[in-house]
Amino acid sequence: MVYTAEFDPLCYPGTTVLRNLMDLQEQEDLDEFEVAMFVIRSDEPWPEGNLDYAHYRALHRHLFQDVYAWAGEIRNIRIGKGGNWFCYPEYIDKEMNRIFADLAARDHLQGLSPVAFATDAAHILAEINAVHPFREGNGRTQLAFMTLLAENAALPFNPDVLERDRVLGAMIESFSGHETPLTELILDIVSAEPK
Ligand SMILES: Nc1ncnc2c1ncn2[C@@H]1O[C@H](COP(=O)(O)OP(=O)(O)OP(=O)(O)O)[C@@H](O)[C@H]1O
Repeated sequence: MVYTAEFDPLCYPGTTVLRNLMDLQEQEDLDEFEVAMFVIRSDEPWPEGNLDYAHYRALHRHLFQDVYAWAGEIRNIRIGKGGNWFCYPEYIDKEMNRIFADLAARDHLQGLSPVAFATDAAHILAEINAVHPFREGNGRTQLAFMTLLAENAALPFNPDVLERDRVLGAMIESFSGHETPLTELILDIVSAEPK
């Protein structure tokens, strides 16, 4: 996705194409490579962890290790999308530590009904999205982490529900504090059969 960052040293000069390990300088080529490597890495065993901030970064590192030298590292530039600015980089660690402390305090959402899980998971996901810790790959890391949370809570994960416009719409709504569409989306995901 193209960001509204004005000048980004992580990009090739004069472009919005992120420098990458393959040195692909056309966005189309980079997109293709990124998707291909993401699919391959997704199929491998994911890093072990405690569903904490370190685990979250390790997940991003694993999924994007072939594409970006900074995979797993937080960004140091201000970014936004569609007029929404995400957390300023100097506060990312503090915010992520707060969110993951909250998740741990909720016992990582174990032992909840699907509705309660969906409500809490939507809130956590909305907060992580508002922080947007990485320069790229946030959406895919969010969803990967959601599968781990569902698995840990012994709930099913139905990826058929993940229709792009619906996910995007729910995430954008959540940015303004309206978490109901995201809650409903997650409820559909963790319901054994689509509603
Ligand atoms: N205007 C917006 N306000 C808030 N969140 C947004 C907005 N536009 C997109 N998002 C969210 O940002 C995330 C995408 O971030 P990013 O581009 O870093 O991830 P990605 O994995 O590279 O892309 P994608 O999720 O599109 O494959 C998604 O969760 C998306 O829903």
